[in-house]
Amino acid sequence: RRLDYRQAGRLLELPAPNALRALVCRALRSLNQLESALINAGVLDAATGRPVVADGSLPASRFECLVQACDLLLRPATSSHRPPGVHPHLAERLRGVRLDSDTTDSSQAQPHQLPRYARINRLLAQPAEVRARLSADGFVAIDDAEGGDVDSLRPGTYLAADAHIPDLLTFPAADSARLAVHPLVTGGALCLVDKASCLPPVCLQPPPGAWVLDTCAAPGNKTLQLAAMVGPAGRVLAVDRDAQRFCELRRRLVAMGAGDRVRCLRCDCLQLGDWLSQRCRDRITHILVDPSCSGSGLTARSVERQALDGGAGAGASDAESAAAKEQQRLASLANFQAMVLRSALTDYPSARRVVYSTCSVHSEENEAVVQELANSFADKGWRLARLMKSSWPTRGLSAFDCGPMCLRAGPGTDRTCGFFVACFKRDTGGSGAAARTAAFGMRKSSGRRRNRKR
Ligand SMILES: C[S@@+](CC[C@H](N)C(=O)[O-])C[C@H]1O[C@@H](n2cnc3c(N)ncnc32)[C@H](O)[C@@H]1O
Repeated sequence: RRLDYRQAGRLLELPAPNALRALVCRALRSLNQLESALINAGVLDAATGRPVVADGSLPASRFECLVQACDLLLRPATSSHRPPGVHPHLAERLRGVRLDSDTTDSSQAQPHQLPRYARINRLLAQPAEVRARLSADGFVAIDDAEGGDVDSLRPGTYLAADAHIPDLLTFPAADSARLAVHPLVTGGALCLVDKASCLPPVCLQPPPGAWVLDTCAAPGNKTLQLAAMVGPAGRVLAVDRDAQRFCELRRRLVAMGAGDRVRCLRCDCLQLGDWLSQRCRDRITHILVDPSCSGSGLTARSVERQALDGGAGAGASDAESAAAKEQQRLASLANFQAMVLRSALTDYPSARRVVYSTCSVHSEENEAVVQELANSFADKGWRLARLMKSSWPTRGLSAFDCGPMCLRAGPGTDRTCGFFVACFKRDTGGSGAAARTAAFGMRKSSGRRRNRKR
């Protein structure tokens, strides 16, 4: 994702650097749609993300394909000619392709103008208290069950309901600084979040009283949401292996009122079998897998900023080696992500819902991982749940069978950071029933051993 403007300039034969920057920024904003269109048109390989042939009959790299496709598909409707520099065979394959104008044009809304979302933390406060306090401080609630018009929010107003996330309030970006120091936020009653990052717990749907495993939990945003959902009779086991992040997780859970319903465990989630008793594993019915990822859904903003600021001036070979390294990094992340998801689908006999999420926009970390596991686990009773069927417009890439079942989120239509969610479900025969009364029993219970370095 390193942008080399000189190389791109030569490729596209664009005279003005500003025009080029604008083009690259547009490509970044519409990355999901462009990638999907190129895969569907047989230009990019769905699994590797690279051009399907390397014989000169298509642009040589993924980057060139994306930028040229952007130039071709997102140019003003009035221009009928093929833009200079676009490969004729690419133009041929994309003939007649239309990008969904809803997801491209609306993405003209700049990422830095994403609304400021805040989730009510029911562990510390009830919605009525939060609203009363906001009102006392001069904020005006706009009640609109459909979610209201985010773009017309004025400073000092907020949407009091969200169509997808319970307890989510939406403020205009202009109020970010005021909210950051507001006592409701500093006191923990309101959590500043991105809307998309609240989706995984909502898709997991643990009922009150459920036992939930949060495999990659720190710093605990989703753990807190899950703790509120399972209520006082439920339990959340929050696992993370990073020492610093684990400390932050524990600190936040205490500060935010999670109390006894969350148990923290510092270890590798792939080794949980060493730490949890079988009775405890039998009791877990809902699992969240939110593993480390490239974070590309969050960094699109800074990449775009970099592009607007002028970018780096590396040579063509630097750009190619950076692209190769990035490809390797994605492959290694995808391997780890698939291992954690595989373990969640294998090791917990009573598990009936497993949600997988990333804040990545790359199909390698998203649909490709989910598709691989969906294929391997179909004969073990696991199938994909169709998430938010009619209410969430942006779906997974249609080049993958699993795409329509999954959610993607982004700054365009959804007004969120880049995010991906999938959910596996299965009907269990109730093998966990015998363990109804088990506690989160740890095999290796000494704190010293739990905190050892792995
Ligand atoms: C994307 S972050 C999780 C964010 C978190 N779910 C939240 O909502 O705040 C991924 C986390 O996975 C942890 N992690 C990575 N590999 C792990 C492993 N093998 N076992 C447990 N945790 C791991 C990282 O330390 C990191 O904190």
